[in-house]
Amino acid sequence: ALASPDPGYTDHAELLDIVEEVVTEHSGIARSTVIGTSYEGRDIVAVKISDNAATDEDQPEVLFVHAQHAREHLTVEMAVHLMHMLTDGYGEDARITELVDSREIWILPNVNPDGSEYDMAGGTWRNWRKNRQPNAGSRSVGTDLNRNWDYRWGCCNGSSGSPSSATYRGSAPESAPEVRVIADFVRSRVVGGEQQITSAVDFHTYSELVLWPFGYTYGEVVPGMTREEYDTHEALGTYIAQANGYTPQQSSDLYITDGSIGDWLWGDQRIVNFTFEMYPRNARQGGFYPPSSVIERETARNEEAVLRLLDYADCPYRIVGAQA
Ligand SMILES: CC(C)C[C@H](NS(N)(=O)=O)C(=O)O
Ligand SMILES: [Ca+2]
Ligand SMILES: [Zn+2]
Repeated sequence: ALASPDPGYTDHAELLDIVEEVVTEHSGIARSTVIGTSYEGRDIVAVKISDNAATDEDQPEVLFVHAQHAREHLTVEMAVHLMHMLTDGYGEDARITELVDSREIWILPNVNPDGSEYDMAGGTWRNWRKNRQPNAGSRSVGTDLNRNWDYRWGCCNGSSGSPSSATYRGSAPESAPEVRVIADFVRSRVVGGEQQITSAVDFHTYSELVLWPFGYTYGEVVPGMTREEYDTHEALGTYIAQANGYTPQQSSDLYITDGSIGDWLWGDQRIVNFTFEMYPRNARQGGFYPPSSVIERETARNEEAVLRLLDYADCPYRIVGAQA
C-alpha cells in the first residue's frame, strides 16, 4: 500500500486486485460480486467459493466477515489467506476439496473499506475504528458498525448514543450503509423461506478469543436461545478454539455489547456464529498494529479452526449429538 505505515498490509486497491486474481485463476470454483458500496462509494465485495460457483446449488452456506473495524487490518489478511487456502487447496487437499464441493462459502474481505483506507492512508496509523459516515448535528464522524445491527439495538448499555463515541450505535439500526449492505446480502440468502447460511465467523482483532452470542446479556438461556442452541455454540466454539489456541467464551463475558453482528446473525437469522478476536493477546504484542511480519503465521493459525466450522456447516447441532 502507498504511504501506508506498514506496506505489508493490504489496502483496498490491492485487495480488489487479489480478488480479481483469485476468481480469474480459479474461475470454476470462485466468483466475486459487488454486493453494495460504502458511504464514500467503495465497492463492498463478496467472494463465493464452491464447486459450480456460478450456480446456486442446494448446499449449506458459510459466511466470513472481515474488517467491520477499520484498524483491525489483520482480519483483511485473514480473508486473503482464506481465499488462497480454499482455492489453491482445491484438488490438492482432500478435505478442502470435499468442503468446497459440498458447501457454498462466502468471504466478505473488507466490509469497512472507507475506514480501513482512512486508517492506513495517512503515513501513520490513525487508530480509527468506525466507518467514515458523517453524523448530523455533530463534527464527529463515524458509526461503530458492530453496534448498528438490528437486534435489540441500543437495548442494554452496550453501545453509545454519542456520535463522538467509538461505540456510537448510529441514528437507527442499519443506518450505516455498510451494515445495510451486509444485512441485505444475508437476507437475500433466504431461499424458499429457509436461510441457506448455517454458520458464520466475524473476524476482529485483538485478544485471541472465540466468542458466541449473546452479547447483549450475561444470560445463556434467554428468549431466542434455548439450552441446546447455547450448548451448540459453546461446544462448537470450544472445539474451534482448540484448533487456534484462542480462549472460548460467551461474547458478554468480555463485555456487554448491543447491536452486534453476532446477536443479529443468531437472533434474527438463526445463523450459528462466532466472533474471532485474532492475534495478539494483548497490547504489549502490538495491539491493533502488529508488524506485518506476523501476518503469515497468525492467519495460517486459523486454518484448522475454519475447516472445523466448515465441517459442521451441514448441521452445527451435530456437535451436541442432535439429529439433523
Ligand atoms: C465482539 C465484541 C464482543 C468485541 C469487539 N471488540 S473489538 N474488536 O472492537 O476490539 C467489539 O467491541 O465490537
Ligand atoms: Ca456448489
Ligand atoms: Zn473489532
